[in-house]
Amino acid sequence: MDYLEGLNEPQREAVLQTEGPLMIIAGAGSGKTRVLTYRIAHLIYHGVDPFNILALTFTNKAAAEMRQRIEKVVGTESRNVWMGTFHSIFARILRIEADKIGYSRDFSIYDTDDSKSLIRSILKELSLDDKIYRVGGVLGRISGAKNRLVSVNEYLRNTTIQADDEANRMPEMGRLYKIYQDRLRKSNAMDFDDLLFNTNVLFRDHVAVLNKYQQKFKYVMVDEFQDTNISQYLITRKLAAVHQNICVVGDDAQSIYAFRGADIQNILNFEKDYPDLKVIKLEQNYRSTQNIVKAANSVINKNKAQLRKNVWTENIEGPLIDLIKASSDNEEGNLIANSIFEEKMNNSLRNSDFAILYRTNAQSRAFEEALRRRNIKYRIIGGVSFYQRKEIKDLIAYLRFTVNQNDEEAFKRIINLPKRGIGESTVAKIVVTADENNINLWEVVSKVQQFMPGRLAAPIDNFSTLIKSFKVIANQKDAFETATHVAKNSGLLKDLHEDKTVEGLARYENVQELLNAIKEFVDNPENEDKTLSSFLQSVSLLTSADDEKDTDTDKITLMTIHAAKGLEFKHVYIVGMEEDLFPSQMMLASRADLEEERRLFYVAITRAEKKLTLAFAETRYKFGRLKTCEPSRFLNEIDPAFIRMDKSLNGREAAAATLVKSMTPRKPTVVPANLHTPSQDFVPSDTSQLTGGMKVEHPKFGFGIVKDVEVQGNDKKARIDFEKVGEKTLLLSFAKLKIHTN
Ligand SMILES: Nc1ncnc2c1ncn2[C@@H]1O[C@H](COP(=O)(O)OP(=O)(O)OP(=O)(O)O)[C@@H](O)[C@H]1O
Ligand SMILES: [Mg+2]
Repeated sequence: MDYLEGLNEPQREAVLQTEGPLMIIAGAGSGKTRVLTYRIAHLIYHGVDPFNILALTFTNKAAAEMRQRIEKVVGTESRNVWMGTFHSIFARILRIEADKIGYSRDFSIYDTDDSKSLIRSILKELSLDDKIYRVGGVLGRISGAKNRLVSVNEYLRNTTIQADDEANRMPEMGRLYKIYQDRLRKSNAMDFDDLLFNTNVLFRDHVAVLNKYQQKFKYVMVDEFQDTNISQYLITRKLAAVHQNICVVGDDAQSIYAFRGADIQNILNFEKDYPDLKVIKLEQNYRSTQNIVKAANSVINKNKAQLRKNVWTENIEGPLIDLIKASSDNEEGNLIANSIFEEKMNNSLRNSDFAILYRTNAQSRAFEEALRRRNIKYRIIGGVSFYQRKEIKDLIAYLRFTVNQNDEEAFKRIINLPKRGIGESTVAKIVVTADENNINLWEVVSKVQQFMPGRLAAPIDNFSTLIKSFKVIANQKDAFETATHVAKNSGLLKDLHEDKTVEGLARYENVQELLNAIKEFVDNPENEDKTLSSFLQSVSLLTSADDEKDTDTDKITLMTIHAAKGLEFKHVYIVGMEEDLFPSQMMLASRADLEEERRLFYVAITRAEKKLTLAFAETRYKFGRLKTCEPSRFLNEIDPAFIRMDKSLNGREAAAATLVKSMTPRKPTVVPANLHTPSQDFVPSDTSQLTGGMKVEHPKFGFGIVKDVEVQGNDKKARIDFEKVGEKTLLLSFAKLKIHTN
């Protein structure tokens, strides 16, 4: 039992305490996740069938990592543990039991875009003012209701909710919720919240089903317990009710999802729900240096609402926390990129040892540009993720519709893609016809002649024939063969192939990349079910932290702090340390909000193992306007003993505030751009301010004049008239352009 040697005394106790309810509430980096991992390995090692173990993690990636570690101890049996996020585990159960709650097992999972698009359609059909009924607001209220397990009927009956809707000038909210739910059901689709809501319904109304899973899951474990919401909590409690072998681990100081309904109360309830509960504390941090641990403690101690813990470490003291002041957001990008470059060279580190953490996804741009200019590889987690790209969503919509022909959102996306001459009004008519006649969408589509004049019906008829042919393939072939067939025969690939612009090419490659991913899925021995339907389910449940579509692992990670939960990196840069950005302007309304924001800062600090650097900019572009920024109050909350002092100040006495104000911006170190490109004289410029009329140079296309620049999603595209090759449209995040001022 070698594995027990890598544990300290309380950790070992937690691993060996396999029977009965157990709660570990402990500080960051104290080995909570490690305990869960070893605990599962220990159970299997002692003969527990992996099929009887349920482990709920925060991301699929965390689950995959745990699985790998367990595999090292017990071998491939680890694959049989039911391990994954709440959403993925419950989607799996719902797929098996779908018929019990009136769904078919091929149900679609709507992402937020699908949900919003559906709400938009409904608002239009009901002629409701979308300035009052804002799509995001409506979805937020529906989501909030579901997370509190308030069904449509309960919602419609509840006078408090109605009064609240009135107060928000949205008296039709209840009706919207009802129609939204009806439409999802008719589409044989669930949104993310439904996965939890429906699991609760399933277990509530079908005792035999509940019983089956209660018997099955002899051991239940939950990581990041502080971020579970009430519906997740209730499901876990029900599942563990028979065997009572439930172990939860978490840290109240890292609770950062209250805005999404997570409830710290669950930790307190836990003690009430399980009178025999054993509580184990872990206080030794193994992740970070003393300076980082102490700095983190000094910050979190400012929170009034927290369970006091004494986190300490035997690790070395380590370097002090560095503070970088930049004059602008672009300079912030450059200074950080330079700092990473220096650290890398001086300490022979790898790219993967670094992470840049920010409060909002929009901040990534300056860092991307600076890193790209220096040829330092990076990957962005979240943001406009791979699976959110248009071409990927298009193909996925085709695949979804092939599997489930009642998926209204997939239908709307593909019915006129590539163009078949089917207008928006025709599409709306099909949806409304299905609704009014109370029949399924597919019934209208496949018998369209009955509902529409021949002229309108013909192209829809062709479409339904096409889908039927896809369905035949899907029933015979695996996910990869089906997807390849669909990509080719839908006309999507052809459309992209004909687009010879740089971004057209990138889109074509993205689709190829998706097909590669499906191939990988099919070839992976862990996936028993190789059908398209099974692949689609796995894809719809990727969380933002899972989004990693390439095999090259030696890259700097850029992500939001929320996505960084549970992870660790040797060097961490927390950027954008400015008032109104971090803490976020939206989180300044109440003490509770501010404390959540401070916990977020605590999470960020505690990701660092060896060195932490904080950065802020004095000016920043916001909504197209240059804004002056003030350093974040959080900077003043770190005990100054752990921050590197400017030489002009004398040690401890200098308050961090003075420190921040008196610092002179650092001179950027000169780092050769494009170290690996042969043409040393071509240095791409910062194109964030590119506008029409400017003269630019492209390494391949030569000189050109910018015609115009247009925002496209998170990116911008520029139309450029090149002297040699004529007009090209280039995405600025891809294009290497040098701006010529003369
Ligand atoms: N007893 C130990 N001996 C050596 N290393 C350990 C020990 N316990 C934990 N570690 C290491 O410390 C680091 C932090 O552990 P882990 O990620 O499990 O902490 P955590 O409590 O889950 O942190 P977080 O709160 O951030 O999720 C990991 O690299 C882990 O391998
Ligand atoms: Mg952890």
